[in-house]
Order: sequence, then structure tokens, then C-alpha cells
Amino acid sequence: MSRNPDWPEGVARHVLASVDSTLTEAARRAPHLAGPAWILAHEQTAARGRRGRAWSMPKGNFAATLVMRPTERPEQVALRSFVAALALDDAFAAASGRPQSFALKWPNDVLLNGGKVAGILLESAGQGGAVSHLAIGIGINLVAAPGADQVEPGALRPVSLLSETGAMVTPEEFLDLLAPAYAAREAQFRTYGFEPIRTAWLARAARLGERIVARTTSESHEGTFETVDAAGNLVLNTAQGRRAIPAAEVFF
Ligand SMILES: O=C(O)CCCC[C@@H]1SC[C@@H]2NC(=O)N[C@@H]21
Repeated sequence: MSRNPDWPEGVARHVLASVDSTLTEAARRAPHLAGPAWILAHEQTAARGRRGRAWSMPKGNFAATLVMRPTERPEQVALRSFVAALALDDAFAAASGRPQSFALKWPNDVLLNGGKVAGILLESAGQGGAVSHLAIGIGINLVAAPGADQVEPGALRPVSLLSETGAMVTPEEFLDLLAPAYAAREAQFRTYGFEPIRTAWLARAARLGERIVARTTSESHEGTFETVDAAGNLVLNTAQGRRAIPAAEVFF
């Protein structure tokens, strides 16, 4: 357990020099968990991003997974991507002292000065409407960002916390901010449900009220970003009417 006095009670902290992926490590450890655990790695040899993409991880960047065994139904469990994004935003505000520089991009990226500084990937396992474990994988460009040529066409430019703000933060220092921030948002979610999380997320949302494009594997929808609904769907006002989109990649 950490010596940080703000570290949340009952939450384990594991720091690894190297691992294939903290998400894979989380799945290996999940059956033996006594409670929630953060797994931080200084190197990942097979890190993955959303939509089957690889995640590049230069040394000094942050890679961690929070693994837990939630008791709610899968739809509720999935809303933790918003809980995690808000906690990340809270931790970035504390680390940089510049809360206004950050914004949240649906479904769960964090932007800094308009570029992508962090991404979140949720993975879970379970059967018959029960989730046996949830792993929230978080990657942050603390000191270095991949080149614009390493991301797909139309994607936002990757940026790092260091290059945009001058803040030099180690992965352990960031985890010491993120774990308490996550615990506070998790408590809010458990006590009051999704509504205050949704409201806080919308207050930090990038391009709310503006025209955006949401691409699914088979379709592309262009419209005005109206809101995120109570199920976490992206709600767009399109020429064909109002659409609630559960999963997509968003382009500005
Ligand atoms: O595509 C994204 O934006 C999500 C990136 C998630 C990367 C993190 S790094 C820690 C964890 N381990 C992984 O293999 N991926 C996630």
C-alpha cells in the first residue's frame, strides 16, 4: 500500500517495471482480487488502444489499469468510462494548475489545448448479465506524444502534458493524484448515480453544441452534439433527426 496519506483506503497499488499490458495483467489478477487495485507499469510491450489500435508508450509516460469487481449490471458498469474521464480531468487540473486547458471528448479521451493527451480503454468479463471484473486502462502522454503521422487520418494531434504546460510529473506522482480523484468520483457515482457525473462531464465536454462527425464501423453521422443521455449515448441532431449513438469514433 502507498505511503501517500491521500491514497484511498482499501485500494491496492502495484507498480511494475515492465508488463505486456496492464489490462492483460488486470485480467490475470482479477480472480484473486481482495478489492480494487491499481496496476501501474513503466513499460508495456503489447499495449492496446481503442478499436484494436496499438498504443505507443514512450518511457516516462503513464500506463495504468484500475481493476475491480463491480456488482451492477453491465450497462451501469460501462458508465464508469465517464467516471474515469472526470477523475482524469480532476487529476490533470491538480497536476497542472490549469483546469481550463483540459476538455473531455466523447466517449473517453482527455484533450489538452485541443490535442489528445490521454485515452481510456474499458475491458470487462462476465456472463449472463453479470460482470466478473472491470478493467479501466488509462494511458497518458506525460512527457512524450506520438507523432501526428502515427495516428489515423482526421484524428486529433497527440500532445503531452510536458510540452503543453511545462509540468514534469512522474507516473507515480500522477497515480497519487489520480487514485484519490477516482475514488471521490466513484463515491459520487455510487451514492448519487450517473446524473451528477453526466452533468459534470458535460460541463467539461469538447464541442458541445457544435457540428461533429461520429463514425461507427458501418456508418457516419454528422450533426450537432446535443448532449450525452442517461445511458451514456452520444446524442446528435442530424439532418435525418435526433440520433442516440452508443459507440463510435468522433471527429471534429
Ligand atoms: O485508444 C485509446 O485512446 C485508449 C488507450 C489506452 C491505453 C492504456 S495504457 C494502460 C492500459 N494498458 C493498455 O494496454 N492499454 C491501456
